Amino acid sequence: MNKIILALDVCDFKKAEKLIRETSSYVDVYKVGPMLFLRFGREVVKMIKDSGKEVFLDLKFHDIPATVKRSIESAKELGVFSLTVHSTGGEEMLKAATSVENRPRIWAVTVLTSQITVPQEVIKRAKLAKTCGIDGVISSPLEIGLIKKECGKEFNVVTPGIRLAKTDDDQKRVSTPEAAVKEGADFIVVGRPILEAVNPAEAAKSIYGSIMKD
Ligand SMILES: O=C(O)c1cc(=O)[nH]c(=O)n1[C@@H]1O[C@H](COP(=O)(O)O)[C@@H](O)[C@H]1O
Repeated sequence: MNKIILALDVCDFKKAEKLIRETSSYVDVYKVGPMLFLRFGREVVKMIKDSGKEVFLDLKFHDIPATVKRSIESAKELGVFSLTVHSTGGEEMLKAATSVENRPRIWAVTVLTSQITVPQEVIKRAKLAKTCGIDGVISSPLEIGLIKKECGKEFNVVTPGIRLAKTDDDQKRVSTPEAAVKEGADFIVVGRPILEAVNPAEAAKSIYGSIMKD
């Protein structure tokens, strides 16, 4: 499976459809977050799956264990490939999440890439997630190597905060696609570098080319 996850951070169904058409040669997994899901829910998940692609449902669950467990059961019914929880929900919540049988892949957010932190905090949360049976973490490109070293190769590291050049926006811990993949990222989550490009298809193609070099 291709390592690029395109974040469909748009509020328009037709725009999402167009982005998938334009980037489908370079992207296998599309991320649906609250802005799209709250408007189009099942309809958008079905559209992506009907295009032969996988859905990463990024609703970042963070609640009491029973509620998170039932939310994941609902996500499973949708047939999504992966979903997110917050690692700060704690051990009991993470274990409730992973207790769902035949569930989608669960990735735990360590520390948001818009926040500044120390690597030790990220590792602490990644290790807790792993102990609870979580499949991997969402982490900045700066901690990939350390997480792989501490949690093992099989533990997924999914990396947003991908930038092609220095930008002045909300992302604080960033890196290029090449560097993130070289460090060992299983997936890179890319939004604005593709969504806001003059030609999204060209941007996706260029990122794809840059990470397929090695
Ligand atoms: O869970 C995420 O996907 C996520 C976690 C995180 O720490 N940082 C982060 O940026 N993301 C998501 O990754 C995407 C990054 O988008 P861009 O900054 O536009 O490339 C957005 O959809 C964010 O919601």
